[in-house]
Amino acid sequence: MKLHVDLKENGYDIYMEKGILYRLNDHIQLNRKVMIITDTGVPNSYAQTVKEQCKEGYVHVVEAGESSKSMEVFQQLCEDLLEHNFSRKDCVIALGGGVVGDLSGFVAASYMRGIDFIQIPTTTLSQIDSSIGGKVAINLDDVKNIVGAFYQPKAVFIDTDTLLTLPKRHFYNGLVEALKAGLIYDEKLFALFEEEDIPAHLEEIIYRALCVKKAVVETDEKELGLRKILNFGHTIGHAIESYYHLSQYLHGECVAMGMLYFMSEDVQKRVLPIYKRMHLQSDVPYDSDEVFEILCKDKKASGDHVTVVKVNTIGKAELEEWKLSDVRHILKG
Ligand SMILES: NC(=O)c1ccc[n+]([C@@H]2O[C@H](COP(=O)([O-])OP(=O)(O)OC[C@H]3O[C@@H](n4cnc5c(N)ncnc54)[C@H](O)[C@@H]3O)[C@@H](O)[C@H]2O)c1
Ligand SMILES: O=C(O)C(=O)C[C@@H](O)[C@H](O)[C@H](O)COP(=O)(O)O
Ligand SMILES: [Zn+2]
Repeated sequence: MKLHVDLKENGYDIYMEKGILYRLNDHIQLNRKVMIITDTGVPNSYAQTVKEQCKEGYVHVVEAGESSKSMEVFQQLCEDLLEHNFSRKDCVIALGGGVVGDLSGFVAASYMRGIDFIQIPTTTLSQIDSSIGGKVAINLDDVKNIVGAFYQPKAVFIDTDTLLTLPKRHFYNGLVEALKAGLIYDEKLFALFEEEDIPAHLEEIIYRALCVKKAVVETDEKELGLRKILNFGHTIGHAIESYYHLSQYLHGECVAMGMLYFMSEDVQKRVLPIYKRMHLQSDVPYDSDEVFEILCKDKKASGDHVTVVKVNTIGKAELEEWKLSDVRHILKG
């Protein structure tokens, strides 16, 4: 299956096919220097499979986890490209989850002011969400994605067979972004989460979530308006993630908690049983003043206002301007 992300400039194809990891050469030119960036949790055999298809492939392995989305690791990667004399004709491949994707994309966007970048996502989260749309970033002082760029990949290769090795916690963590996509844009996608066996619908869930993201990004690539709906649950979600120093709860888990604050009671009644089946928590303890302080750095905040995303009807998101003091109010419960 192939989808095309149709952008004014920098459009690209998303290939979704079992085993495509072994057939990259059929679709892209690997007859050049290629830096394959992956992490310690991604099975090494995936990187070797990609390397074997490159004329001159290098593998750079970073530590697994959010801490690798840092200035320090960013610098190490740029230095590695420089040491190997990478030129503007060469390319970077992100092989892994959203951490590797966000980090590698920012490296590719910055090195020589931009070299080719290819996404090979291997987690549910990266196959559903982070590998497309071109948001690339690192964190600074526990503030999420605060230094980054919009930088679209040249192609995205989704091999759902790679998910067979993904731990269960990460599997459900990633599915939260698809549940989000259903809540904001696609009622039928949401309904798949109400089925008895969620994993049985995995391929359709990924496909439909990709279609939501594609449609939104095609309309508003740089998040001037509509794209803000993809941030549903993230204002409080990111703040909880940061409050726990980006190490205790995963991104999707925090987004799941964040979304609950911005949906109607009726919607919540349908969402909570789904969370239970996905082994997600609906809240965790935190100091609301500290979370509020972090939240004020949200990219959708300006002055004393913030744009929030609300879901009162499944499949339909609404953008509202709130005073930051109103967000403080709901955090206090
Ligand atoms: N750019 C975007 O649009 C966007 C969208 C959503 C989330 N994000 C970002 O993505 C990040 C989260 O991504 P994630 O959930 O993929 O986390 P992750 O990249 O940390 O990957 C999760 C874990 O799975 C391991 N792993 C990856 N592939 C595997 C495989 N096939 N088999 C076994 N283990 C595997 C990794 O080593 C890691 O330990 C966050 O930093 C979040 O902010 C970005
Ligand atoms: O692609 C988007 O746009 C999103 O908002 C997708 C989110 O799931 C993702 O977590 C994104 O990285 C958050 O963006 P940010 O601008 O709040 O850092
Ligand atoms: Zn997200």
